[in-house]
Amino acid sequence: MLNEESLRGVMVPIVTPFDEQGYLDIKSFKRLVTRLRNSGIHGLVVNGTTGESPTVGDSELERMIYEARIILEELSLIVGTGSNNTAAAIKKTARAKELGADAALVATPYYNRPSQQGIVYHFLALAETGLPIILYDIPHRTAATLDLHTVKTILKMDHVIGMKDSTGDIKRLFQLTRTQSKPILCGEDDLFYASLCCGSKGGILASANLETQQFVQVYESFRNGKNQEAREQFDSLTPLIQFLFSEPNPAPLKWLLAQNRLIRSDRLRLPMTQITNETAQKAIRFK
Ligand SMILES: O=C(O)C1=N[C@H](C(=O)O)C[C@H](O)C1
Repeated sequence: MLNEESLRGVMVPIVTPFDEQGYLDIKSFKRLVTRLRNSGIHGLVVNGTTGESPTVGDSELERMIYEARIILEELSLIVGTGSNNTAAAIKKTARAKELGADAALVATPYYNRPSQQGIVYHFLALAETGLPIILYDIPHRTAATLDLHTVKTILKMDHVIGMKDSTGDIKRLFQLTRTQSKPILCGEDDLFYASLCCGSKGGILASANLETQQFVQVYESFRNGKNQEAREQFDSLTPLIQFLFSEPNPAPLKWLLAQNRLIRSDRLRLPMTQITNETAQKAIRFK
């Protein structure tokens, strides 16, 4: 299982491939997991935002955890188990643990807009699952804003091993890395290098589904004190990152993965839609 010392490096939130009819394409999933495992990543995230978690069914998720666990062997497996229903989050997290997950990535409860105290209780309640928890702060998707005090309160909980910061607020990230002993991970791809400079311990980065080794190199160069090299490696990735977030993630990512024959189809489940022809035209250079 993961802990606050081992939670670091480049972790990839894998896409959930669907076939043309919209069914889970487990063959593509297994192939992609194998490719990522062989690319030097430090961990894999199944059922993240990039994995289209809102439209993945329980049995589909169980199948993906089961298959990923086998392929990854000792490599860390993190599963997205967030919900705006605390009881459902507990159930999902406990099931992920049974199937061999090393930690759960739990987004703050969305839509019902709980109080700061309610959010604290939500994370406290997850202790009973026995699985290490990573707090996932992504306010532009959840519409749940975490006060700094709330973040610090949650990070103090024994079962919470760290945090993924997708606020895009580098000042806040810097404040957290300076005051908190638990790892803060970057969840905003275009800030990955900057976050390392500010003390993050790595990132959970959708873009690293592609050019995986290059993202790992940025992390390794930085860790080895080769800052200039890390910066240059990261700079060469920024046009790709910009393209991948030019429409809602993971639509551009699925399109490029399909174009590169890494998955069989760029199909998403509604309400997510495939990229427009105009966006596809801009992406020809990445093929
Ligand atoms: O799935 C994830 O984890 C990520 N999702 C973010 C998003 O889609 O908003 C982006 C980040 O790269 C990781």
